[in-house]
Amino acid sequence: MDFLVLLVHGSLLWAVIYAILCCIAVILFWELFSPLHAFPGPPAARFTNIWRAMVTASGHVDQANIKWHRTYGSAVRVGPNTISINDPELIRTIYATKNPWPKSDMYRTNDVLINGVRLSNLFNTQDNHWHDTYMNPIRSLWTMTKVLDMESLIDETLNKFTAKMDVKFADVEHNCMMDEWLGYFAWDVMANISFGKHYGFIDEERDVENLIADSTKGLYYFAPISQIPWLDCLLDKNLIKRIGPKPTLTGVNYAIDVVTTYHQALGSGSGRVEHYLDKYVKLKEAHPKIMDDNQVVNYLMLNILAGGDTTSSTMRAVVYYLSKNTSAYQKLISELDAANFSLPAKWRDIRKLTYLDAVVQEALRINPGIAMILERVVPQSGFTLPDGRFIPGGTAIGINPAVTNRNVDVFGQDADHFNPDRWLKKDEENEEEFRDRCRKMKDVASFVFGGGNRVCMGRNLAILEIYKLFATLYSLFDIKLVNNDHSWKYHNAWFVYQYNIPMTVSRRVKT
Ligand code: HEM
Repeated sequence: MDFLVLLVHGSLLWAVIYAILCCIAVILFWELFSPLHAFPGPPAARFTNIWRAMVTASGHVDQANIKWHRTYGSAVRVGPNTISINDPELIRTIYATKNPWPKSDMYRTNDVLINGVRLSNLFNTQDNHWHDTYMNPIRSLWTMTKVLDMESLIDETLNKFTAKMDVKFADVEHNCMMDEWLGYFAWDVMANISFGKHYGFIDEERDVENLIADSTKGLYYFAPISQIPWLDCLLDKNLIKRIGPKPTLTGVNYAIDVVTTYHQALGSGSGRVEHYLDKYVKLKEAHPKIMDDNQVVNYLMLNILAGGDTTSSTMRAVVYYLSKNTSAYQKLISELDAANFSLPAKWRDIRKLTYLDAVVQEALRINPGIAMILERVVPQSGFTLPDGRFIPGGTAIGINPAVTNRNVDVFGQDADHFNPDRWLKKDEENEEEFRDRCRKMKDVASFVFGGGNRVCMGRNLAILEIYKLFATLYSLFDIKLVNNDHSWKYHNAWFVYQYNIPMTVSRRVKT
């Protein structure tokens, strides 16, 4: 009997060992003849995406990505079928406006499953034709001129925010967790311009209905799982029992509620300026074939989920780095005081402020709000890199803005440091040299908003909001880290979330 058990167990063991050896042999064979074999990269990445997913789950894949490029050069194999690029010249090719390369499967993880039906959106769709059909009606609503129609709505939120800073922190000298408050501000701005009502984060001083927390959970899931997209079919998109957070569901449900309430109230009818929901609903007349309430929800959901965390990430970088850089802080304050504008700051008064611009550009550069590889798929004909290496069609390829933004050829040897002065003319430069250097930096740094046909829809709004916030805030308050040696924590989950930024807020006396 014992002998029989041994025999069965023994053969089972051998079968398992045999199966594992076969798998290893297939993987080795596959790798040896892979057309990407010659591309250098971290050894584990040649064989599996699991490794990259684990690095991503750690929350610092941007740092790893920068290190890989400094070790392995401008084209790094970061997965069996994935190449990361650090060549600013290729931004316009990989992220083209005409004949754009499609987004890779990583974006499918961001689909939402409603009643068993998988729904894509304008941000994540891989179908560029579908994207253009639905983006075309709303593209013109997001130019700076159109976004400026919303300025008074941003001012409403800004007034709420500065009033809270006053009574809750400046008056009573309580420390302010600026990471949370900037999140409340950015999300409430998005709500007010999107449907004319605040979520209530600033008023209630908390994450009402857990909208921010749920959205964050979704991104914490999306970032690592998107590196192994098929895994999402077993987890979130599994039709039997869904496992894990429901990536964009809270946002979609919120948008559905907002549109339903809007119709019940027969439009806003408030006599205030039109918000985006008003504008989207009106599109139904001009585009009856493609516009219905589901599409309005789809559009609105983008505002809800894409606008808050990205913008607040940049805002946190501004307050954090400025507090650590006294000289930059002083230059900004002096510029704001000299400009002597009314508050809340109006775009027309602040848009030409050189140092404010330098600070915002630098915060976006050193801390891109999205800091993972924006993956695309190489067209079937393949692609030859400028150095002659060939990448076959079907390969996932992309650039992480966190990598190109630290490119020393473009930004200089101090590329890892926050230095707004790099955006100013140096004494030894003539005008033409300065213009050239600046254009080069801007071409690369503007990739924080993506590029080509899939460039960020809300970039003008983000810039407007950030400029107005800091021109107003630093005119009114001194804002400093409680302890200047303190370091924030951050977690890069596609959006970069920074935590633990305790600051003091005190009223300023103009110099
Ligand atoms: C500083 C703030 C922001 C940053 C850094 C940022 C960054 C980006 C990036 C990098 C992309 C391209 C993603 C890709 O190619 O996969 C993108 C796309 C997008 N962003 Fe933003 N974004 C910001 C603010 C906003 C705001 C305020 C909105 C609100 C409307 C928004 C809405 C979108 C949408 C809808 C897309 C998809 C566009 C498309 O595929 O056509 N973003 N953003």
